[in-house]
Amino acid sequence: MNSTLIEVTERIRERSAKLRGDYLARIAQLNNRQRGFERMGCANVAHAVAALPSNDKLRIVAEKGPHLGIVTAYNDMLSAHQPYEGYPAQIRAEAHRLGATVQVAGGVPAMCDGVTQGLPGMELSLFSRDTIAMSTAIALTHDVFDAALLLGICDKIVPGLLIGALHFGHLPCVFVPAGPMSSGISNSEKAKVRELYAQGKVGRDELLASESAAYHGAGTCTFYGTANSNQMLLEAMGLHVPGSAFVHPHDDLRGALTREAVATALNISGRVPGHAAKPIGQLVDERCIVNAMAALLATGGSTNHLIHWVAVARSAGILINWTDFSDLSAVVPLLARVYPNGSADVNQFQAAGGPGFVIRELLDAGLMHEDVVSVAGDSLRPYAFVPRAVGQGGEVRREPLAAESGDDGVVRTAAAPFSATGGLKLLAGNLGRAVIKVSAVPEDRHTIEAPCRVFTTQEAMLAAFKNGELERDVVVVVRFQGPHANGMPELHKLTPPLAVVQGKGFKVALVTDGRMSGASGKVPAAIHVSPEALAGGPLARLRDGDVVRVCALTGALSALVDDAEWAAREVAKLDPAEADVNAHGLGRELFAGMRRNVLSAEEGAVTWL
Ligand SMILES: O=C(O)C(=O)C[C@H](O)[C@H](O)COP(=O)(O)O
Ligand code: SF4
Repeated sequence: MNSTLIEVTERIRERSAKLRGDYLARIAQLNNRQRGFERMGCANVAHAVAALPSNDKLRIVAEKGPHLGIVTAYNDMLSAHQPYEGYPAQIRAEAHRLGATVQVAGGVPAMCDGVTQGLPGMELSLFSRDTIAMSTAIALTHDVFDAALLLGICDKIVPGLLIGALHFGHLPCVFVPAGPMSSGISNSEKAKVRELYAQGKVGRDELLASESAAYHGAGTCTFYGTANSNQMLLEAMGLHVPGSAFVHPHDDLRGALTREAVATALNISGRVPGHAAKPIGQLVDERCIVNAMAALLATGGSTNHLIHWVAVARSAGILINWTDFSDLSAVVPLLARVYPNGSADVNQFQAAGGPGFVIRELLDAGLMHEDVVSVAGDSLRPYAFVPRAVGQGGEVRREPLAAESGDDGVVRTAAAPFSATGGLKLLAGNLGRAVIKVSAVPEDRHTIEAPCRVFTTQEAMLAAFKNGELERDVVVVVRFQGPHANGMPELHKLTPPLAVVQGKGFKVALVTDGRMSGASGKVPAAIHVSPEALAGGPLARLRDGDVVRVCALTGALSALVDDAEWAAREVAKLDPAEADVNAHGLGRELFAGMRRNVLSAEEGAVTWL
């Protein structure tokens, strides 16, 4: 095992000992209770089963058979979640075939970040994560289930479902994915048309045609953003049935994988003789979290996980921070190049070896813990296999992965990686702590030092670009975008104009207390700057023209201003009219409490503590 992996795991274990111990004690207490239907009053039971067909009632009340709950994030707005519409019926049929019963415990909301990107709705996106966690709790608090099936894929939905489920850590859970969209035009072609549009060289019709050729059907978008990073991490945590992440929604294998998820949920429910219960709160331990971190780094995954997985770990009584990510990044090699970290999409990643190839390489290199509990067994090794076909009996037939990559330009071995490190760097200096992902940034842009232009809104920055004010070496600062200010939106719409400035040969970087999308990447961006400007963070001391240094090599994030002058500066404030814009309209009023209570990005932007 790699010594840094061991050291980081141990320091996480030590730091979390008290919190994790209390968490596990609560799980044990909940596990010592009678089953839900036996424990509740008759009225509670009657209400719970009232609408079930009589043979289900018989199985539950008389035969005391195993009972599964579904928490579903189905809606028609996310192309990735649209396939879930028919899942409850599929799951119910398989559960009946296996002698069990199922109920949809509840639905959770799901926002498509692609629909809200650059619009006011994006200011609810981060908070939708904890709203989903609370909705998961509302579903599971019916408390009659022996295990749960969690249907969610996209950006804030998997973290929200996982945070919610971990607050029912006594319950065995299996995530059930639905798979990616087939490939449309390449992400690079899509990005090129966006840059042409940003320069006024193509019109809206051409841009719409290009976007529609990229996003053209059901399934997850094919870039390696937050949604597909979620899928990779769930495989690495052993919370999917092995290899289920990137099989298409309408592939025969998809139905077999969903049926296998039902059987797996029953097997880990503790209600099948010879199969021990696997409560999610025990399965997700320090090693499981470190395995997820390693998988994120090895694949150049979404920077959003530097926020979400801190909150996920916290939900299991485990404390992780950006230094843990940064230290692991120094030893975990980059094994995959999937857009924005390369030109391939997630379908090409799957064809080249996919999550199983990356997991096999990290296990063999001692960069993942193998002896962990997973829903598929007491090891992560089953996740180094890939589903290939459906057998005669409808079962999933898996094969071991080839030793060599199916495409050396997309996924590589640990012996010959794309780079020796994971491309994620912690930055610190007189502007605060931040993170930068350089796996998608050209080598000659890893250090940027230039005069800054300071904005408080995306719109102001886009207007300055349109007026030609950014045609120079420039560090673009967009502040007052933190969780307290306006819900820490993704500023992904700034990528095309900044890429145009970079493409003209200028040295450009973005510095913000906001977030970027997992699909962002080619422009160096110091993001999640903490403490945020609205909380009096140092970004609020910056003025137009200050020289700012962003260096992914040394980890520096600094304003090159005389110390005495810097200390004496007034902290800029949002004027009330500006602050008011983010507080009202399109439901933002309902999230004022979350804006007030939210913790910093490095603390996972947790809103429930
Ligand atoms: O994966 C993530 O982190 C995302 O949030 C992706 C966002 O949904 C983008 O908005 C969708 O990509 P674009 O079509 O480039 O806007
Ligand atoms: S990957 Fe992002 S843009 Fe695509 S459906 Fe999911 S949330 Fe929407």
